[in-house]
Amino acid sequence: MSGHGTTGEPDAGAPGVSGFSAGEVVSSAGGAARSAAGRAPAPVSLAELERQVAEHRDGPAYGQDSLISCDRLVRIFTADGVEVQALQGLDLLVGKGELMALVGASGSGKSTLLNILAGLDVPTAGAASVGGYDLLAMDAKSRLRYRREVVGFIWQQTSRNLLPYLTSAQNVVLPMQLSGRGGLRHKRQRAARAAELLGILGVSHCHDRRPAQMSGGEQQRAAIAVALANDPAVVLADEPTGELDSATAEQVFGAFRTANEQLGTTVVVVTHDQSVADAVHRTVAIRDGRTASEVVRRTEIDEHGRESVVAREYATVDRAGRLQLPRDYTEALEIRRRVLLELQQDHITVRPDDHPESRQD
Ligand SMILES: Nc1ncnc2c1ncn2[C@@H]1O[C@H](COP(=O)(O)OP(=O)(O)OP(=O)(O)O)[C@@H](O)[C@H]1O
Repeated sequence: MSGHGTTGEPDAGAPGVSGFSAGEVVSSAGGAARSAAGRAPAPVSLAELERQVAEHRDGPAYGQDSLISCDRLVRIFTADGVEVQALQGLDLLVGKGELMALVGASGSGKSTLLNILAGLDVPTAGAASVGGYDLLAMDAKSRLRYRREVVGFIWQQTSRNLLPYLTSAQNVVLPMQLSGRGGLRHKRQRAARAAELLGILGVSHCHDRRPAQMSGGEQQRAAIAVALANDPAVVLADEPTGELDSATAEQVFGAFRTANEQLGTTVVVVTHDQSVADAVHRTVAIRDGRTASEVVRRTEIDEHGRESVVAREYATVDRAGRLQLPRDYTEALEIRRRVLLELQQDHITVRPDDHPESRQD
C-alpha cells in the first residue's frame, strides 16, 4: 500500500479514532491507499509545509515528559535455534503518578516488557528509559543502582518477594541497608520508615511476623512495602494478585492504590484480573508484542454533583502510524488484506475492500 508520507500529499493532521470496543485495527506504517471515494485535503502552500516541518523538528522529543518511555522496543529470544519475537516494536509512554495496568493474552509479551522495565532484561533493539535512566545503555553499576532505587518489583509468587527468615519489618529495612541510604547511624530512621510503610499498607500487625506466619495477601502487602522502601519512582508488579482469592486481591490492589495516592508512586501492574484492570486509570492491552488498545477511565461529575467513572476505549497509534483493528470488527466485516480509507473532516472511515480479489484467501 502506498502511504500518505510517500504520495507527497500533506499530512492531514491527526483525526481522532475513538470508541473502539477492543482488540485490533490495522492501518499500515506508510498509511493505506486512499479510496476513490476519499476526499483529498486542500493543497497546502510551500510556506505552510515548511512551517509544519519546522514545528515537527522543534517539538519535544518522543516521551520527553514521560516517566517511562518505550520507543519501538524489540526483544528477540533464541531458544534451541528458534527465534521468538516477544516484543515487536512496542511503543508505550507512562506519565509520572499514573496507576496503570497491562493486559493481554498469554505470550503477548507483558512479562518481557516488565522485566525490561525492571532492569532484569535488556531489549534487543529500540529505546527505553525510566526516570531518565537509559535501559539499553546502563553499565553494571548504574543497573544495580537503578534496580535498588528507581524501581520496586513485586512477583506473583508470594514466596519470591520476602526472605522467609526475616520479619516483615526486617524485609522492608533490608533494601534500605543495601542501598546504603543514611548508613548505620540512621538505623532508627530505617526502622521507623519500615513501620510507617507497613502501617500505610494496612499490615502493621505483621511487623514482627515472618512470611510463614502471614496470609498470602498480607505477604503481598508487605512485599509492596519492601518495593517502596527506597522511595522508587515506579513500582512494577507481575500478576501480584494471581495467587489470591478475589476479596484478598481487592485488599492488595487497594495497597497499590494507597501507594499511588498517598506516596505519589507510579504503578504499573500486569494482570489477568479484570477487577484490577477495571480499577486503574488506564489499561493498556498488548497483542503480539505491541500495544494494541487502551481503556482510559475518568471520574466525571454531572450537573447534580453525582460522580461516575466513564471508561473510553481507544486503539493505539504507534510511532509509525500503525493501529490494530479489533479482531471482532475485522471478522464481522470479513476484512482480510486491506481496507478502504476515507478521510473526513474530523474522522477517518475504514471500509472493507469491495474488490473481489480481496475476498480470496
Ligand atoms: N527467556 C525466554 N526464552 C525464550 N522465549 C521466551 C523467553 N521469555 C519469554 N519468551 C517467549 O516470549 C513470548 C512472550 O512471553 P511473555 O512471558 O512476555 O508473555 P506474557 O504476555 O507475559 O505471558 P503470560 O501471561 O503467560 O505470562 C512468548 O512466546 C514466550 O514463550
